[in-house]
Amino acid sequence: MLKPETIALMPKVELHCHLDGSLSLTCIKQLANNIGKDLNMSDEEILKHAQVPETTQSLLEYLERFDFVLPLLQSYVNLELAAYDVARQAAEDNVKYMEIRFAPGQHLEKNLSLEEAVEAVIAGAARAEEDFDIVVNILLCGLRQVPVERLKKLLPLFDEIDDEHLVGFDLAGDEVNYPQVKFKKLLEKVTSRGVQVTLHAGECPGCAQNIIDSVEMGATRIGHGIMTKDIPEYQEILTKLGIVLEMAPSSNFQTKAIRELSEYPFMALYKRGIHVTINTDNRTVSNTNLQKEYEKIANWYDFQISDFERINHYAIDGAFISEDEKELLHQRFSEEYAKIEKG
Ligand SMILES: O=c1[nH]cnc2c1ncn2[C@H]1C[C@H](O)[C@@H](CO)O1
Ligand SMILES: [Zn+2]
Repeated sequence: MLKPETIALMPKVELHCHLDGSLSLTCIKQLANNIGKDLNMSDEEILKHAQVPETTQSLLEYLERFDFVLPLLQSYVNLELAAYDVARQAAEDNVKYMEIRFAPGQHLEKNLSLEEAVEAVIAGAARAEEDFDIVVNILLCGLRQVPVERLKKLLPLFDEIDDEHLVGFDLAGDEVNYPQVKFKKLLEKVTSRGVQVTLHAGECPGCAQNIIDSVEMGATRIGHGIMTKDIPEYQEILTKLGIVLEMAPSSNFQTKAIRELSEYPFMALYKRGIHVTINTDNRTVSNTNLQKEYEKIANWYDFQISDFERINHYAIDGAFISEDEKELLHQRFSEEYAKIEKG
């Protein structure tokens, strides 16, 4: 069994991490302070509000936890700080490349425009790149439960914001009631702009169809994709196309996508050659970090250093960066994993 110290040494790529679900306790308190809000709670109480309880029964209950922090994320300064905070935590996990995602439409309750919200998050990511050994890019989420007409307003941002950190689009939120097909036209508009796409899909019972619909609509990566577990035809397609699955063990159990370890398809999909990756999804809501997620996988499956190296190369291949950037990361990871193997 791999030791936690060995896992800590491994360089990592994290493709699936939500800004609003991943704020540290210190950051939450700082954000409240900045807007003159007295949370009037002990640290334990804050965490109780921000984290999912064990009794959570569904994806929709899991998503309710975001209501607590969103009122704190309504200013440029706070969004900048939040992005910096998430990247800092990832750097502590030895993440060298990450993509942080958020839904700009959720941050307009005060005076921010969509554009300013995105610029703030980019600024925080850029500041973290200065301070830590990490590259941080940003994905914009459209929330499924929001009318498509409103989601369309996100599209011009990809032209208006001329910044290399803005690299892709995602659909998040209520997958139970809003199937992927509903967004076909929207996604055509996204992909026709040359924007890269990863979509949350197959995260709840009965949602498997969304996985294949996502691939047909141009997604090269799938958020979670758990429900492919019972469908060999889908697995074959994902393998053939090299689609990356962004899996998040803690979150996948908390949303009740999975109830027993024996149902969790990570290892079976890995053995089939599907490009699985390990992510936190939401560090705070899920009460985790990438170290803990790697430890779970190491313990459950006796995953070895070479296995972790392989899935990190999968993640690099799926990252929304240039071929040159991928090559540099591949080289760096190969070298660093070789050193760890040697001990
Ligand atoms: O695991 C998830 N599935 C679907 N939607 C999610 C998940 N985690 C976070 N979200 C939603 C809630 C957040 O407010 C939003 C943007 O980060 O994305
Ligand atoms: Zn997610």
